[in-house]
Amino acid sequence: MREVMSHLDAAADLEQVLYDVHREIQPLIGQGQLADYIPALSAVDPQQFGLALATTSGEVHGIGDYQLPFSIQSLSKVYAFALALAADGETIWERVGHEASTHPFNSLLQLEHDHGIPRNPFLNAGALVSVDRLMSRHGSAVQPLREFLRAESGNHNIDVEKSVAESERAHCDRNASLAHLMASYGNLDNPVPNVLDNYIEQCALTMSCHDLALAARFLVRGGVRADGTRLLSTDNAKRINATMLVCGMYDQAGAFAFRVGLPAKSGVGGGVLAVVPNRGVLCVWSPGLDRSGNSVAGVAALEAFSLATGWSVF
Ligand SMILES: NC(=O)CC[C@H](N)C(=O)O
Repeated sequence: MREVMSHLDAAADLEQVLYDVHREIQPLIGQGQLADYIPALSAVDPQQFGLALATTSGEVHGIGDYQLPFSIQSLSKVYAFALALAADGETIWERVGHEASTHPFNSLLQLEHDHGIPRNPFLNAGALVSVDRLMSRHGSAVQPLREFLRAESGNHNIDVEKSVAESERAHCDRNASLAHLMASYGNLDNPVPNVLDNYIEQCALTMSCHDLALAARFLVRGGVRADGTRLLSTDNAKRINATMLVCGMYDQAGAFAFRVGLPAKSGVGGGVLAVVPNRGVLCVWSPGLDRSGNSVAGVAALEAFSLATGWSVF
């Protein structure tokens, strides 16, 4: 394994690994279920697969549909939380925790038990906190988030897919319940309908693996943005990575750490972001999901990549 690792900085070797990974997981593409609780997401072709690696220096290697935009859904939670943490600093931890949850990402049970303080920023309730904090600072959450994603990826066409937002808006009773419950505990400052609207729009942003991986490089650059300015302190960048490791794959976080061993975050559009410290960010996409809402082929690809390269935090 060490030997493989030491040779891997050569671009040609990385391309070969991506090619081998794609071939290896081919039988899994199309397996799993589409996220039909948001009808627009169930209209997507399940046979799609893309994998990109953006290195710390900004080179991008990719395979398959890695330049095709898809619905980022909960991947948005990583970037939105980073912006909220950058704005609020330590005080944000009074409103949201950093503990794992064994409950599904949209569960109400734990939230009631914890008096309206979500366990972590990657559950839907936790993401509503980030949205609320950004709205209090900027009047909008989705706008500063979109600006950030455009700047970090260099793609100024990144935008909200209105049909996906409409589709989620028509089926958002559960997220509305989460928001109202938090509001009843005083953990939202802005009106619930506005918070929900911003949340739904940020989930409906459409991006490719290429752009998502580029835009998350601040997590492997100790909090430093693409233009060299600092978004987060090194400590806070580390804390986001740690929170991803423990909470990013929901109730499968333990299984994912066992199989892959990288901080990661999934979304029900089928995307998974994974951070490889000091090396780069991987983003994989394939729409078929397992029962926890994680991409079946995506997780398998990250496992195959990590086994082939030895890249992991362990
Ligand atoms: N895990 C996810 O990607 C969930 C995001 C989705 N928009 C929801 O609120 O249910």
